[in-house]
Amino acid sequence: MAEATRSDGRLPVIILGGFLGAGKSTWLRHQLHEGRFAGYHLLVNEAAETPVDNLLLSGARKISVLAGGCACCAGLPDLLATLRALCDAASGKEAGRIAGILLETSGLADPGRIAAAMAEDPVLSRRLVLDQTLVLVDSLHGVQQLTAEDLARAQIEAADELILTKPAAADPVTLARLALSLSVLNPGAMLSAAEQGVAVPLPEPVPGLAPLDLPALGRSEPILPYRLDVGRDGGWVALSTWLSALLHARGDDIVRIKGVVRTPAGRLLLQSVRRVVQSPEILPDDDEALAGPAPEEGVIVLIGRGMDAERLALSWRRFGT
Ligand SMILES: Nc1nc2c(ncn2[C@@H]2O[C@H](COP(=O)(O)OP(=O)(O)OP(=O)(O)O)[C@@H](O)[C@H]2O)c(=O)[nH]1
Repeated sequence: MAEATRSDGRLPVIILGGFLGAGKSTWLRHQLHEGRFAGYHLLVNEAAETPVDNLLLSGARKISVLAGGCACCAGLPDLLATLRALCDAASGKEAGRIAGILLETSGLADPGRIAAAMAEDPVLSRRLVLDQTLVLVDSLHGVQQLTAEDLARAQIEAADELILTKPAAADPVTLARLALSLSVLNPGAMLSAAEQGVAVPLPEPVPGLAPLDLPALGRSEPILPYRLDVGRDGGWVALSTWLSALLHARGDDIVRIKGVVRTPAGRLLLQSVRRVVQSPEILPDDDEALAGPAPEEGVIVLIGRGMDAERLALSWRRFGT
């Protein structure tokens, strides 16, 4: 049986946000492994139509995937409808079995807009209470994101708690400056750090260090997901070489790549954040062992600015065949 909801009967909601590739699924996977959020219904939102993040969350008991639209804008109607359905379930057939709802947003979402939409919805505002907004900040890319992306700043401003991810590989002074800048941008938020989801100490403050001098930002081209069909019949070496070349040439525009491909070693979950290509994760061959919908093999999603899906496909076909 899940813990009881609030004394006023409202179901607590936790929003887990952060920029593309900040480490939301990785952090959440560790918390689930540690038994946190037991009884919570997980909602995993991805802007792309080909969901991947759920593959990391096999520790979840109940999970719904909202793919094909960011939950703060194009996917908002879908999110609100799902939240209403969960409220109905929590007071009906699932009564006493849902302790709360945890929404892992897409990396393109502003959690503040989601919170506002929930508060403005006449049904949800009576049945849900926003318990916490956790926002993860990538120690390796946070300075660049804060300097160039309005969205990264909005996410930080919306947080009750900020968690610096990937601190182990970050330069200590850059990390200390990032931490200082976060506390200037959102002085009310609790700040902590976690490596692969495990809490670690914050960087030591550096005497005399100034926070980042953040420029005013104008409107920039939107960041969008692009789907690329790379086929299911191997070609792994060609694909990894092509992706490396693509990141070399267009790494400033491509913020994130993820997808599931078949290789001689099994199916791999492939990921990159900016130009950093992560070591691929081998997925079990049994779809039943994975949370949420089965992955679409041979499809990768590139998330970035100013790309052309047809030109990407043409470039891959020329290279990979
Ligand atoms: N070294 C290190 N790598 C991490 C850490 N957290 C996440 N990563 C890596 O960063 C990449 C992105 O992690 P995810 O957890 O998928 O990030 P996300 O925020 O869910 O990504 P999106 O949903 O696409 O925005 C993966 O390759 C992770 O292995 C960390 O604390 N340390």
